[in-house]
Amino acid sequence: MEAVAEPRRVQTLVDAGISRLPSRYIQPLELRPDPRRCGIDVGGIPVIDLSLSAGDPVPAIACASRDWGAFQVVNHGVSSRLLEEMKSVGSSFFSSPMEAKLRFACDPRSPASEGYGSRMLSNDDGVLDWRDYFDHHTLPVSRRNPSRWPDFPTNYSIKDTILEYSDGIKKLAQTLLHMISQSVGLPPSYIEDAVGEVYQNITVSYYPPCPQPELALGLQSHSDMGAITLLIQDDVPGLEVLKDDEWAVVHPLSGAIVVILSDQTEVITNGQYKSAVHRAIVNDHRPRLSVAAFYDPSKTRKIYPAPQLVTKNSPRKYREVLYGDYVSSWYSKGPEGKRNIDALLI
Ligand SMILES: O=C(O)CCC(=O)C(=O)O
Ligand SMILES: [Fe+2]
Repeated sequence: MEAVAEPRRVQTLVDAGISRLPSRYIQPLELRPDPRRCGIDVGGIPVIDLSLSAGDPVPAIACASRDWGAFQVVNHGVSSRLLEEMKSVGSSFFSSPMEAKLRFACDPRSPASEGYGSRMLSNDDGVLDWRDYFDHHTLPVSRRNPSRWPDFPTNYSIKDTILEYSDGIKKLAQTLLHMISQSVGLPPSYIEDAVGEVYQNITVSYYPPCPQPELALGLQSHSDMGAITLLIQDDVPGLEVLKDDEWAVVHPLSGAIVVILSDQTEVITNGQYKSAVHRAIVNDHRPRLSVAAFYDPSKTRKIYPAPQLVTKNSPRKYREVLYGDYVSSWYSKGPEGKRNIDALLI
């Protein structure tokens, strides 16, 4: 076996048949998942029906955004066929031979580089996540280079699926941002306009079974840095959202899409809505797969609280930030909870 200190794919460790968790993956006591809570249903994030016959979803979105910063949507207009196909192409990549996957390795020295990787931070000497991923740069179209995306298996086209998914999920993200803007009394297109041209990344995360899941995290606690994240997961639980200092499981719900409010939406709404702190836990018997589509501003965009939401009773809470500076700071400090957005507090 290679030395464990080398950056490597988590799947390689599992394929080598390790029975104890290597030290680089052992979380400090206070960050480990609480074994007493395993299997206890503490209730989940709200589920909101977007079908016309269900009535106006905006009031429910307002409550969920204020209380949780996250919710699930059903009858959202993205076909179940496309959701299943997206998970299926993601899963077929991770079940391909390591040698084939490594042809698409990301650049380990640059943060958020496209391709197959394992580490969130490029120069991180902290505890590692029990996760491998494939990150696709999908929007704007000028960033798209499908030759960097896998071309196997050949029985269906991964590239066509990603392109269709990118388009469908972008439209849904915009619809949701309209509803979120309306729900705080802003014009529907306010957050979309404030974000400007959308930068979309689609990340497929794969969490192999872990020999000592009670000591590890699939993905450490963080809030997402952009405007909004839309996530789908397979039927293996693992995603958790922090609410009132308790971790709540986001129950897998067939056909649903998980909506996670991210840091720039918190800034634009002047803190009326908080970005959701979330993490992924792992288990020792089943791999888990999720697909996250991030809807982010361009690095040259300045983000600041909507002036309409700054009043005498609700003074301005955040400094203006150039999104590119926010991203650099996030990658240099690491995510750890919400310390990045807290640094913008006035
Ligand atoms: O796998 C999950 O459920 C969470 C993924 C996530 O939070 C992320 O990629 O930012
Ligand atoms: Fe996330």
